[in-house]
Amino acid sequence: MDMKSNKSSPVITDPPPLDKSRLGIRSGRLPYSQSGALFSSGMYIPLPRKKPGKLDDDRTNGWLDAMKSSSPPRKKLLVDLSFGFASDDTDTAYSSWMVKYPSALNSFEEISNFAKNKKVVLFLDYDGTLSPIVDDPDRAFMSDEMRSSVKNLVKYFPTAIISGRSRDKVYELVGLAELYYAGSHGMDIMGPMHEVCSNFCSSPHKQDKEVILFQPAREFLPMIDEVFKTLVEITGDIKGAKVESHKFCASIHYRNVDKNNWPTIAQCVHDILKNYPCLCLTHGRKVLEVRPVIDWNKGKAVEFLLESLGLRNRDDVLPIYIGDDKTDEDAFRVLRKKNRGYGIIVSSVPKETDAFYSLRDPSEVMQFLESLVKWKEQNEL
Ligand SMILES: O=P(O)(O)OC[C@H]1O[C@H](O[C@H]2O[C@H](CO)[C@@H](O)[C@H](O)[C@H]2O)[C@H](O)[C@@H](O)[C@@H]1O
Repeated sequence: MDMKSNKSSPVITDPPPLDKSRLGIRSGRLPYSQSGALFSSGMYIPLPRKKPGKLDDDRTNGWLDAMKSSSPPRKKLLVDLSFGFASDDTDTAYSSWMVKYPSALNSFEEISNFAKNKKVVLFLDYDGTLSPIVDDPDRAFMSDEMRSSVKNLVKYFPTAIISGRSRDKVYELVGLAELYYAGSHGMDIMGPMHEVCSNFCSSPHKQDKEVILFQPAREFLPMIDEVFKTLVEITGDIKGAKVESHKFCASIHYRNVDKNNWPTIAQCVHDILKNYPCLCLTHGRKVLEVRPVIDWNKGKAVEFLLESLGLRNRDDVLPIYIGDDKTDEDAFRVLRKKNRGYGIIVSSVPKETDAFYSLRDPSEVMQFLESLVKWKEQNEL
């Protein structure tokens, strides 16, 4: 494993090795090298069991800043994004922002014209995209209407759900066997359970009933599990804090934690992570996420899936990725590079993004998916 130290954390450029036989993966299916030195279990470091103290360095303060900015007040957003005015008029600011990131609904004709004679592939984030953001992560259900829209979509377009949640959890929430699922921010990829439908005709794997699986962070499982258990223990006394295990990563939610206790959360996570140089922290919507520092993210998962479907780097393929969170930006960047496809950000407030288009909320996402199906049905006649 090639580890490069940067200022804040080491970066591992090769994913750890994978036991392909145990996963039932044929090597021909794997576009990325999975070679690399074995991740040593001897790297596990004893954990601090002490209760968190005072914020003790710049890094923790940096996290705290990121936590505070994970949902800035609307007024602050307007000023920060420098639209030339600091206004309370969120509609005006949103309209200005939409000049740069037009509504994918209003631009549907433009999108469908570009998609003509191309194979459209859909990548969908889950939380905040297919389901509305709610206080309790265990109750982030998608509506039956959304589920049936996604089910219709899959009849015509190869579709993958790419989520920060564990693959099992997101599969349970979505409940559709005919999709690809990439859980743990793309670190756990699974293909449709049954024979692929006719949309996958161009794939050399047509008729293949084998489930594609890719788990580049498999060697980190015991470490993540250990850290998850410690996080549960150490945050147990912080009212509102919730720790979730996502198999290859762990989340610490602070949405329901009093703001005065946010520094304690940051300190807890810092105390633990400083002993694990192979793990790093990313930020989501009122959530801190601990994950292996392998060079893998939602963007890489998109590339992997396109390659697996035989659809990567093809002029006749149009990938569309819809997501709402910072972790989705990796995928937006992959698509923006060389104009490979369209990223669509789901946001009702202006945000810095590498997406091309925008949608306000999950209900607009549903309308967009339905428009794609309608367009396809009309073009099939
Ligand atoms: O990649 P995603 O599918 O968007 O998953 C990202 C995180 O989503 C969940 O948390 C977010 O949604 C919750 C339910 O609406 C909300 O309570 C929380 O504040 C949000 O951060 C999930 O619970 C996280 O573990 C995922 O990492």
